[in-house]
Amino acid sequence: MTSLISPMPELAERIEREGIVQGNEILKIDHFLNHRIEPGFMQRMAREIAARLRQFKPDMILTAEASGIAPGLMVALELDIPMVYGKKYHPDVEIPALSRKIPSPTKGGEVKMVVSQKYLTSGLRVAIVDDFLSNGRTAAALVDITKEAGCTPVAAAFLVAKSFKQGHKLMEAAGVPVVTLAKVEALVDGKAILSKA
Ligand SMILES: O=P(O)(O)OC[C@H]1O[C@H](OP(=O)(O)OP(=O)(O)O)[C@H](O)[C@@H]1O
Repeated sequence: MTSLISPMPELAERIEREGIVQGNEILKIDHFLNHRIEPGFMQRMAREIAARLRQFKPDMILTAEASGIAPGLMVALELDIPMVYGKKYHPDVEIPALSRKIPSPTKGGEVKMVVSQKYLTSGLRVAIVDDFLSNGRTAAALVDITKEAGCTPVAAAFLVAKSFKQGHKLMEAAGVPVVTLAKVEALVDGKAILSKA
């Protein structure tokens, strides 16, 4: 049986073959993950995520704009459940809703991520989906928002997870199982080193 973190061969091979590694921190695969998107490939990844999430019986997918929307929507379609995304505002905007301030890894600075209370009705089982797990601040904010709304974060799924960053630990501390299709253990000498198991 496929584990929650078994690599998806097609994704792992493309990361190894096509990923552009900058220093020890940055892996660029935006030509198929989150800038240019290949619908068929995104659908295959979403099917794999959905197959792993089904056992958690989620009622809703929660993601974050912008790059989480494509995978989040396609996973929600596979599971035939709604998707809600956290909207990002300038940190000073005052909004009467569930919100957390988070850093934006790709854009720099901070944003306020907001989810309307009316879409997170108490008691829902929520699966978080995003393109990348890095330091985990985005996913941790989504977990916090979910709990504050009286819902249960049942799992957090990522197409790609950088296991050398803090995100895994944050999810573990929050007691939320992690699902991923590619675990990047390190970025060394221009290459992405992927976990094989
Ligand atoms: O685990 P973390 O350290 O939080 O990093 C992961 C987040 O970083 C990116 O979002 P970002 O805000 O950079 O870009 P986006 O607005 O294009 O989604 C990505 O889409 C994840 O949401």
